[in-house]
Amino acid sequence: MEIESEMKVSKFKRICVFCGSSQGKKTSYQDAAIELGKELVSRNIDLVYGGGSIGLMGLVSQAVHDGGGHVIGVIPKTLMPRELTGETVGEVKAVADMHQRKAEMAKHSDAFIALPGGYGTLEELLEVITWAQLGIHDKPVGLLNVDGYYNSLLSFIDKAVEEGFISPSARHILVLAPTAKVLVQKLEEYVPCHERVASKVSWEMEQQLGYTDYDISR
Ligand SMILES: C/C(=C\CNc1ncnc2c1ncn2[C@@H]1O[C@H](COP(=O)(O)O)[C@@H](O)[C@H]1O)CO
Repeated sequence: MEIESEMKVSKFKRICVFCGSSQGKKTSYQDAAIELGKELVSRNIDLVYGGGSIGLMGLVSQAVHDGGGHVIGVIPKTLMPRELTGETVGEVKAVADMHQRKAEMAKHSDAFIALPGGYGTLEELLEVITWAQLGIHDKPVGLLNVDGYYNSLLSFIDKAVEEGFISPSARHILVLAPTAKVLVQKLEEYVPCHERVASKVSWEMEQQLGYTDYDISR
């Protein structure tokens, strides 16, 4: 009989978590953040997040740190004072601004997960979905729909598909689950199947070349 070892093997080295800088009103949101942190530790996956110790961000990072996992907080210099976002456990990467923070978080991660959150979380989540749709990356994007928190967002996305603003294949960029265990397993098995506007190679080329002023009158 084969004995399952404690540490599961993952294809991900690092996962980026987007989540509330507040804790939310239900304890289920807080429990989900801690459970996700433990799940990452059990699979030996490092956490990349926005830094600090406030809200669900603090809970998930503390859970990874307490479990012996590696935490990388990517934090803009403006948000670094402890009074603003609290202490970051683990490694801190200081960046110039919010734009650079998102680019760094994306670059250093193999997948993304959104827990419940507000504007910041939504913006980060929608951006990585948009980048996947364009073909900038092909990393899996997961949504932890704790207690149906994101049901109305998901209904809106369905409406956008129905009305012809999101293609049915792009609807499947977002991987959904109600618990961390199920979600991480689904992300491990995820195979991108949506059409991409341009290849990843073209985007990497664009980045290497930097911004160019094109004369559109020619
Ligand atoms: C808005 C408030 C404090 C802002 N402090 C933040 N500290 C660290 N990271 C932040 C902060 N605000 C936004 N972020 C990023 O967006 C996500 C959380 O935003 P949300 O609006 O709370 O969902 C998170 O993933 C961070 O990367 C005062 O409460």
